[in-house]
Amino acid sequence: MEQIVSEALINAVKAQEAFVNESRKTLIDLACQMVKTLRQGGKILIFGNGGSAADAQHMAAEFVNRFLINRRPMAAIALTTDTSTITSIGNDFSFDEIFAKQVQALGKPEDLALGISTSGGSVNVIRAIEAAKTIGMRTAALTGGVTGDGGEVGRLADLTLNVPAVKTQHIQEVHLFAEHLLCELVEREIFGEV
Ligand SMILES: O=C(CO)[C@@H](O)[C@H](O)[C@H](O)[C@H](O)COP(=O)(O)O
Ligand SMILES: [Zn+2]
Repeated sequence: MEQIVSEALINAVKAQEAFVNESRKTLIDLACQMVKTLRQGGKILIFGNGGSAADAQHMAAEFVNRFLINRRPMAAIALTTDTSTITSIGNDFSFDEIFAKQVQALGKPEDLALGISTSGGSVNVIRAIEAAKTIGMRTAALTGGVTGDGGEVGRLADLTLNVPAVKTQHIQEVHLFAEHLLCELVEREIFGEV
């Protein structure tokens, strides 16, 4: 057990360090795109599977409610929460369409789609980014894997933050770090220094 704990710590720190070194500029670019979206009256649509579905909800809650300061709500929606919509699309069409159909229903050209996939290969995330691009939305992705390009999700999105790690758990840990940082950057930029 000792060894598992030590290895987990080393791998988690390594993943975080590699991400910050590689993605500092893209992280800031994405925060700027989010700021632009919100200032133009657009909204941020966030989606992913499993732990990334939880991330989508976590992030939307920070935007809508608060992160570091009490301020007016910012427009963000997680596409992972409406079980009626998700089960009807999954049941009548395909699980691959559960996010794409919601993007088609809710997305406007001034909005930003943020897909989260540790493998970069989840078809429902790929389809949703494709749907967002068809609408003319800004698109972004949080991905993982050592190929560097974030798989098909990463290649499709306009801006990709890829975590160069192998283990899903560490990719997810760094995703949460990036998500919180994005909330902080956007909140500070729109509402001033806090
Ligand atoms: O949280 C975890 C693993 O830590 C899982 O629930 C994981 O998110 C699920 O297997 C997802 O379906 C993986 O999808 P993706 O990140 O490859 O797009
Ligand atoms: Zn997990």
